Amino acid sequence: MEMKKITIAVIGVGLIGGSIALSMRRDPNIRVVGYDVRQEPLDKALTLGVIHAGTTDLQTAVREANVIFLAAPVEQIVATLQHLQDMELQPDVIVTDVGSTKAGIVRQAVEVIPERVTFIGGHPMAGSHKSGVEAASDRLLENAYYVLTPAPGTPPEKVERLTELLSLTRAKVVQMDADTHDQVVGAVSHFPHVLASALVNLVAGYDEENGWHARLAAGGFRDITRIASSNPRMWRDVLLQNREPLLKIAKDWTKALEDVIELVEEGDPEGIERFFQTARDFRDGLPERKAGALPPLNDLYIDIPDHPGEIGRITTLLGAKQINITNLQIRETREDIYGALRITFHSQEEMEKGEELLRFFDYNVYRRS
Ligand SMILES: NC(=O)c1ccc[n+]([C@@H]2O[C@H](COP(=O)([O-])OP(=O)(O)OC[C@H]3O[C@@H](n4cnc5c(N)ncnc54)[C@H](O)[C@@H]3O)[C@@H](O)[C@H]2O)c1
Ligand SMILES: O=C(O)C(=O)C[C@]1(C(=O)O)C=C[C@@H](O)C=C1
Repeated sequence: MEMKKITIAVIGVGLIGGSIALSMRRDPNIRVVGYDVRQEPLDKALTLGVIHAGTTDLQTAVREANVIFLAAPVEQIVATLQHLQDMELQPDVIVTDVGSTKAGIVRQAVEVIPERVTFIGGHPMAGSHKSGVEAASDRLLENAYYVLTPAPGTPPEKVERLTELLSLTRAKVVQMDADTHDQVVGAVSHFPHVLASALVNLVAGYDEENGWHARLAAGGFRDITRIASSNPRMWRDVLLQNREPLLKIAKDWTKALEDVIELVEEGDPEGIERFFQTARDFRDGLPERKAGALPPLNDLYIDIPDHPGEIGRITTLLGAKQINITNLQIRETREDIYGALRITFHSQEEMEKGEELLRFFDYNVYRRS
């Protein structure tokens, strides 16, 4: 990275925006400004040390930015591109996004983004069923593929600059065209989310008739349906943005299911075993993503009013209940009257007790999971 100070704007400070922000903060020459339509994620992000400054005014967030990451749900990324066309921006700004779909976003960017602005579509292939900035981590994208979809006319030096910046996420940057991305990711990510939710809804219906379904749902059901706990609003937008590839995959899926049904109807043991064997061979051959092992965090982040005695009050409360702490740190990134206190507890159990106690005394307490 060059030594020059740069400003990054993150538009949508949730799971992915927060994780990008945390990765960018690895470089002390980078200042991260967060924008969100809601104040709450900005407050949390400041408390958690995810951003240096936060605003609910888009123009304020983007004015100084050298790179803008659009990290809202995909329909909102499309809408934001529209707003950006009327905004005051840095002359060499790069606008990129992290949306799970690409063709519609890239098309919108070509239509509305002024020529002086470079737009490069992006999608990190890592995430979680959790949402919100509390779940953000500077290691979320580590070793994951990060797809960039530059349009044919995009200046290569800008793609290079963004790629260099993204090295802070420790993801592996690759390039492909937006349509190929939507086809492939439709099959390996979007459609599996549809299937997981459809299966859960099916079983939920059975469970109304017979409550043993939920109780007996063990490893298999839980493994295949974890992603049904994902953010419904995000996935609504993904399906609306990637309709054509998904409808084609759904047709292929219907055919694949019919083939299995036929094997079962015919009572064909070899065919059924071959079906499972073929799937197992491909599944077992998937390249492993060696995600960094995340040590358990016993940290709580607390908003504290900036007046003397506040830290003493908190440590007295914890001490009175024999809750052991191993570290205290004041984070000085906040730009308003509140400070952010990070407390590291001796154990997970003590952290949970501390959390309950401080909430009881009306403190705003957050965890970074
Ligand atoms: N969750 C994943 O696993 C994953 C992985 C890769 C990419 N993505 C993509 O990342 C984007 C964000 O997903 P997430 O999981 O971080 O969601 P999230 O719900 O954790 O965060 C989204 C944030 O965007 C904010 N927001 C909503 N509308 C906005 C607007 N118009 N302008 C600015 N902010 C707005 C919300 O208030 C929220 O804080 C989506 O486009 C999603 O497709 C998600
Ligand atoms: O791990 C999960 O929970 C995810 O759903 C992550 C996942 C995926 O399907 O793999 C979800 C959406 C993305 O855009 C990229 C990654």
